[in-house]
Amino acid sequence: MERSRVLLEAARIIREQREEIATLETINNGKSIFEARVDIDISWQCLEYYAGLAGSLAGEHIQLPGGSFGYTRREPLGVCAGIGAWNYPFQVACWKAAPALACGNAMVFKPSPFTPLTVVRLAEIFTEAGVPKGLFNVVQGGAATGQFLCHHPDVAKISFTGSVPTGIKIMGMAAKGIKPVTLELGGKSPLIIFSDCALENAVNGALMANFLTQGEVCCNGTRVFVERKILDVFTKEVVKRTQKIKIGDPLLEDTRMGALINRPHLDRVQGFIKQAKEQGAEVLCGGDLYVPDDPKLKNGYYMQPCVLGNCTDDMTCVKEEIFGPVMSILPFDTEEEVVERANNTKFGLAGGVFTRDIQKAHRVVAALKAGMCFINNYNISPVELPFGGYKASGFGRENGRAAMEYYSQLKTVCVEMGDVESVF
Ligand SMILES: NC(=O)c1ccc[n+]([C@@H]2O[C@H](COP(=O)([O-])OP(=O)(O)OC[C@H]3O[C@@H](n4cnc5c(N)ncnc54)[C@H](O)[C@@H]3O)[C@@H](O)[C@H]2O)c1
Ligand SMILES: O=CCc1c[nH]cn1
Repeated sequence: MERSRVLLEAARIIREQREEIATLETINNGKSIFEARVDIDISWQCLEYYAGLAGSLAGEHIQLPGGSFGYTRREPLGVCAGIGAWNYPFQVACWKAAPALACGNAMVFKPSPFTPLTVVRLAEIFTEAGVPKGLFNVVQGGAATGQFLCHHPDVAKISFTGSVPTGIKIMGMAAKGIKPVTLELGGKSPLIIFSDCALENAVNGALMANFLTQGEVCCNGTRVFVERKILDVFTKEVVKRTQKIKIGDPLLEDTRMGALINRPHLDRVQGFIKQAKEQGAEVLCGGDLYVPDDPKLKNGYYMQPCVLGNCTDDMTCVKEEIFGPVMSILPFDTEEEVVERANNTKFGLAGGVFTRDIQKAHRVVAALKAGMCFINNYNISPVELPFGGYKASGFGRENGRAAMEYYSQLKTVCVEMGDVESVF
């Protein structure tokens, strides 16, 4: 309950400073202030949620023959290292810190060197809220700092959010120290639009699945499978809406798409579009750099959100995570076919389905090999729901009750009430 009170106080401070933290996050990452506010809201909700769970940590009593019994204790792991990606800097830190602290651990958090700012603010807030000195710590740096944390003998657990190649290295380092890991990695998730969907919702869902945070979202539904009967009408509407997305200064109220994280990443995203064209995809809209009118912003890393048509499953843009505002549209004819194609990927982070047929919706999500599935919506993040991947998208879960399992360990105590019977 003491931990709970501190987390609630931290959540209150975040709520109170929402505007300031959101502005800092926009400067940190380049996402629109509109979205940064949502990120901050999800962050304080996460702290409140784990504040609620902190007092519920409990083991169980197990009766044994002859009056003997056993019980289990759920204990903290110790010092947990959190290593974060740059797309949701404050939120990723909260998703890791809240369950870690609720379970009684300490955390050393390393943000991405591209977004060093807001997690420092989080550390200040924790201190102000009453988190004891040294319990939540921030270290800045890149790969070398991350490696140091992973190898450090006092680090008991590593929770990593980032790319698959780095995740493989993290798992290797953790293996050397026999440390548990949570890996929240990349994806290439399918979004399946059946012809019996509510079209406007499906179009909204496809935009939400692709263009939040400049498309730099791990669980994005970038492979948009559309039943052929509605391909033209759906595509036309998606293109029309995509062209209307307001790009530019992320601190302006009406901006909905800000700047990508850095020049090399922008070049990489553009490279995927160039390659898609070479492989036969058709750019239905966007894909070019965007130069805002404001001369201060003319060297910013802006691009027009892109919709690709005429895509096939073997194209690089359909197989690889682009992590930018690029949607690939793929027609399909039958449920059986689309499920097989949707699952034909090394990733398994998320998936979505739009249909009015409730049986079909549940049948399809049950068949999807993905950790986070949406029916008739996409990319909403209620903190009550566990989040994490299948296959190369990682393992372990953040959010929900499930995360408590990943920040605690179970001790079993066996209690003898009779005499010891020796076999010797
Ligand atoms: N599943 C999720 O919840 C989730 C959420 C956000 C982002 N992501 C994924 O993150 C990727 C984009 O983020 P990124 O470019 O920051 O990823 P990244 O793997 O390059 O870096 C992530 C973090 O790991 C650190 N790092 C890099 N090399 C390291 C090493 N050898 N040892 C230890 N730490 C190291 C970085 O400094 C950074 O803090 C995408 O693939 C995206 O899908 C996943
Ligand atoms: O980027 C992937 C989803 C997410 C949102 N916040 C943390 N992870």
